[in-house]
Amino acid sequence: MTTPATAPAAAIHPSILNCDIAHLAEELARIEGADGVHVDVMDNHFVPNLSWGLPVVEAVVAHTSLPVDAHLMIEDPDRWGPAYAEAGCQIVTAHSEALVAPVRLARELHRLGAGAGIALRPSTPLEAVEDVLGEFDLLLIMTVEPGFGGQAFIESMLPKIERARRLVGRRGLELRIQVDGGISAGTIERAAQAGAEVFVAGSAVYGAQDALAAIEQLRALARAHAH
Ligand SMILES: O=C(CO)[C@H](O)[C@H](O)COP(=O)(O)O
Ligand SMILES: [Co+2]
Repeated sequence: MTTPATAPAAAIHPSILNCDIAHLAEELARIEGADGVHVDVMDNHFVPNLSWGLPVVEAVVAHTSLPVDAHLMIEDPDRWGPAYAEAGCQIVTAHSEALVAPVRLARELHRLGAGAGIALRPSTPLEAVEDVLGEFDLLLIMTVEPGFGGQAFIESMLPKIERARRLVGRRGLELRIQVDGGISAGTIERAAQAGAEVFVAGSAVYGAQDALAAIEQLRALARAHAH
């Protein structure tokens, strides 16, 4: 995976959750120029919604030149996570609330050549993952309740992002902070200011007439407020 030293300070990863899935290849072509593609896998158990699984993720990998970032909102990510690395995802992120053996999964993902991410629901405190962060490449701080696109950014997550940024600095961790949910031109500056570096944006990109222009605008706003 891209190392923090070479990764852009403000990376935009459009989420394809609400794209036109019947025209997946064309929808992926619209975002060539982003820094990655965020693919939301939902199982209707960990979250009350069902999206897609491995076959669709394999199709995404096959039809984009961008790094694929898989966000697993599923039960038993310990079991299913490695298959997403084998499918060619650059980074596989599992929810801390569902993980049984986070360190083991992170090491397995690394062995398979992928980066490892760990995600927090809005109600899960940073302390829940503090001890294992050294094993991970990405910390995903959810800024909406996982399950659906198009929700409003939860402002009260900003102090959590700030604390995560301070923790990363204090411990000298090689860990990027990703935010996901409600990221738009109206919210990205505050998330960047708080210390996020990788921004997932679904509606703000796919809801725009010109997806690339939306990506560029988001990136410029994030860069202007980057740490
Ligand atoms: O993980 C997610 C939902 O659980 C999605 O990545 C997220 O909601 C993106 O959509 P939007 O930018 O519209 O909020
Ligand atoms: Co997501």
